[in-house]
Amino acid sequence: MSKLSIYFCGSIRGGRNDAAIYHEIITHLKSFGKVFTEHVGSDKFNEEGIQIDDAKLTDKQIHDRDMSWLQSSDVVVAEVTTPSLGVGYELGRAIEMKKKVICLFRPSSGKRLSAMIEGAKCENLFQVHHYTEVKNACQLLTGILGNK
Ligand SMILES: O=c1[nH]c(=O)n([C@H]2C[C@H](O)[C@@H](COP(=O)(O)O)O2)cc1CO
Repeated sequence: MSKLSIYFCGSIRGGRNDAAIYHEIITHLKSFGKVFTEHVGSDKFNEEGIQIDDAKLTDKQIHDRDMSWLQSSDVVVAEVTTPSLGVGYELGRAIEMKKKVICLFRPSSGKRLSAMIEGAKCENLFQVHHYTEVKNACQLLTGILGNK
């Protein structure tokens, strides 16, 4: 199995309610290769609510770094339960770059996933999976990425 370059998307400024879930998914993803955006699962934030690893960067530097990581990635995994403009933007750009995208959504949150994500499903290239427990989401990722 070759090592993958993985771009993980999860809400930052959109709200950090699911940060522990991102962390668990990222930890699992690391068994398949490199995760560029490990900081998305970090619990290190400064007093202004800015993610510590990115606090010294301008918004332009964050955007340009992330777009270059996205371009270099083999696969994009997004936890989309907490709505985030940044994640929506990343997914749109990933589609444009013809990346394989796997979206994970928890209906038990009571939220309804945007039609622009649910409706973007396109066979293997843009997948949207509903899950309950994080361990099920991780099993699903193993099934998809394990034999890549
Ligand atoms: O500090 C940051 N660092 C960073 O890498 N991002 C990227 C990665 C996340 O998948 C996504 C989150 O977007 P948002 O902050 O709009 O929720 O944007 C976003 C921010 C803050 O917008």
